[in-house]
Amino acid sequence: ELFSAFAVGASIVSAALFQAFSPLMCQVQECCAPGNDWTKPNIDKLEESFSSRLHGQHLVNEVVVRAILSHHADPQPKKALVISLHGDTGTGKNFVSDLVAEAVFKKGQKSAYIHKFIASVSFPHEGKTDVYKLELVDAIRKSVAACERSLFIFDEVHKMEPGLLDAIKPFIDYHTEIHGVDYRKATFLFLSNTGTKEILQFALDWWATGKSRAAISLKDVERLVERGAFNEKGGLHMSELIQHSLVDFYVPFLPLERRHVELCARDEMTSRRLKPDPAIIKTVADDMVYFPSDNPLFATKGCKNVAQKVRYNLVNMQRFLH
Ligand SMILES: Nc1ncnc2c1ncn2[C@@H]1O[C@H](COP(=O)(O)OP(=O)(O)OP(=O)(O)O)[C@@H](O)[C@H]1O
Repeated sequence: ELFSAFAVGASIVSAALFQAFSPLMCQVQECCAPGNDWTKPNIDKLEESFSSRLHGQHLVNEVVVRAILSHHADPQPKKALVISLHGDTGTGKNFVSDLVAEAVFKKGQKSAYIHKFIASVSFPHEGKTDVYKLELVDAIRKSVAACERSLFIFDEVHKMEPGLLDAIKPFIDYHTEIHGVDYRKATFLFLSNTGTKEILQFALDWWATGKSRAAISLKDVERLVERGAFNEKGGLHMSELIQHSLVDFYVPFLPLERRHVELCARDEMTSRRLKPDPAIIKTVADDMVYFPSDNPLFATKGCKNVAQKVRYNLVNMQRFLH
């Protein structure tokens, strides 16, 4: 009895201490108290990183930056923000989720309030969907209870069992709260390759008209992507999230051209504090494969592997110089 009285007393004292010192703690350690700047978007950083580091994706730039800023600026959003990113490999979907994480959370990708689920790693076994659903619901509930501004990133959505994502529908619906937790300030990013066929065909047709890439508007492609996400096999296939219009934005990633690959190669050098070397940039761009074969416009792997190719060429050049 003495022990339990002591335990109760200790927990009251520690709660009081936490209350008293939490503003101080928040100065040195990540926390999510209102008014803190650990989970407040750095607007300049968000705008700057999207406009200078993300290449060839003007639609993404427009939609994602505005969506994040307006959701965070709203003290009482009506629902959680849900953005579905679609496109071919290496066009920047993961890169964009990294840029968001870095600009919204002071600790960037190391924030305790960011959770990334990669289908092939987090949900690898077919037939275990029911278990995964429970785990997913639990992880989201815990994170949002700790921080309303939690960010959830789902990569490889096309590899998820259809139905798995429906488990999170209540969290992104228009509910004020569920069992005392309000999910409406959270953000969900879905990354997938569905809709790629439609985006590629659209980009080729657009190119054939001779109009500039920058003139493509979201309206031109958004519906195509939404239809692809709903009809193709994968996590959003026939999903309730789409049927109930709970996805706020479908964002298409356009295929990258040679000039974008060159910019990625340039960035890789500047990020290493090196002066961009035109010869290396050309070698890397020459080394990529472009399609369609009769009119090689787009890089088959986007900017994927560009960093490795730049590194390889730098090492080779140093060897040659010594
Ligand atoms: N549009 C882009 N602008 C600048 N860099 C890019 C872009 N797309 C890709 N990159 C570079 O290529 C790397 C790989 O791209 P990323 O992982 O974002 O591709 P992805 O679209 O997520 O592909 P996957 O579908 O295979 O997962 C990024 O880390 C980034 O350095």
